[in-house]
Amino acid sequence: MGIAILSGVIDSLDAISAKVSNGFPKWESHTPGTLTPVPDASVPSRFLACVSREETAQKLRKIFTSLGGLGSTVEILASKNLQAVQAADVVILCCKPQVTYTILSEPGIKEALDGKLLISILAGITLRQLTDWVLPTTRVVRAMPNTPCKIREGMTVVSNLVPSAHEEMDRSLILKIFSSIGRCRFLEEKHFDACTALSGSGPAFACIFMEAMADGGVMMGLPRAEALELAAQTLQGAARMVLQGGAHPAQIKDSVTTPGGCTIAGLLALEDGKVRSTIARGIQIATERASELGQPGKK
Ligand SMILES: NC(=O)C1=CN([C@@H]2O[C@H](COP(=O)(O)OP(=O)(O)OC[C@H]3O[C@@H](n4cnc5c(N)ncnc54)[C@H](OP(=O)(O)O)[C@@H]3O)[C@@H](O)[C@H]2O)C=CC1
Ligand SMILES: O=C(O)[C@@H]1CCC=N1
Repeated sequence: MGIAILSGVIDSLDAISAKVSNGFPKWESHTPGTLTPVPDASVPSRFLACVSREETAQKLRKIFTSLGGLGSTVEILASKNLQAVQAADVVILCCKPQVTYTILSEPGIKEALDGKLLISILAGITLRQLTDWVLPTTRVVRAMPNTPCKIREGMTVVSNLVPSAHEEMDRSLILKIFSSIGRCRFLEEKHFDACTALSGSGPAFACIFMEAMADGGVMMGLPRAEALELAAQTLQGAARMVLQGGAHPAQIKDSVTTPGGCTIAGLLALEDGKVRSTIARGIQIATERASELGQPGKK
């Protein structure tokens, strides 16, 4: 998920940089034969990504180098969390919920986070837990993004900010990061487990539906690649009619459904299979599981 966020942010910054310089990114040479982007004070210019294993670090170096632009400037550090947190202004925590405490209790980390903004994308770990593990001067927020952030089509929910002298600056920074990689909205923390299930896990649920639609097409003789293209573009089109066109899903469904036609025949077969309650219960169960993640006594 860290890769999705960082590559989306980098893609967005590279796009801005290209626009600012009339179609060509601005580059400068520090050492002979090497070009690096000209720094712009209004946007983040240095990125440090931490992992635990050198093997993962090598994989990430390949990924970010292949992105080009700012991607080639990302520094990947293995087992050097303290060094990275000390150098950072903003820290995005993207580890598994179960290792959060281990990381935050590494010697020096608390002090290194002093006065900084800590954004946690971890499912299940509450603000109460996080604030207990850092100094009172660290500003902690929760964010729940999803994998489409990678292509800047993400949905991120951020917990409401606590009133403070930094509130407006933090809000603007958070919006800058997460709006650059999709939609971003603030909500009360009590909704986080549901958001984790609906939009965090949602790409997996949507893809099950997409795959099943394509399978149906294949069953009826369509070639696999075309069936998948039809299913994906149809879901994207319907989603855009809701998000951009302001239509209600029921309105879209009704407008497709010709009396006595094939759509109603298909809809009734889906309803016989309890499609709606099955999908809604999936979100319910995922929400319940999200609330257990990172909690004492739960795996
Ligand atoms: N996947 C998703 O769609 C979403 C995930 N999330 C949340 O994001 C978090 C990460 O999930 P996901 O990306 O799937 O998990 P991954 O296992 O893919 O990534 C976890 C990363 O944490 C690193 N890590 C583990 N231990 C340490 C450590 N001690 N110090 C530094 N880095 C460490 C790992 O590095 P290494 O491999 O070297 O150990 C790895 O790069 C979870 O908390 C999840 O709840 C939130 C929204 C959506
Ligand atoms: O499955 C998980 O636990 C994470 C959280 C949301 C999406 N993936």
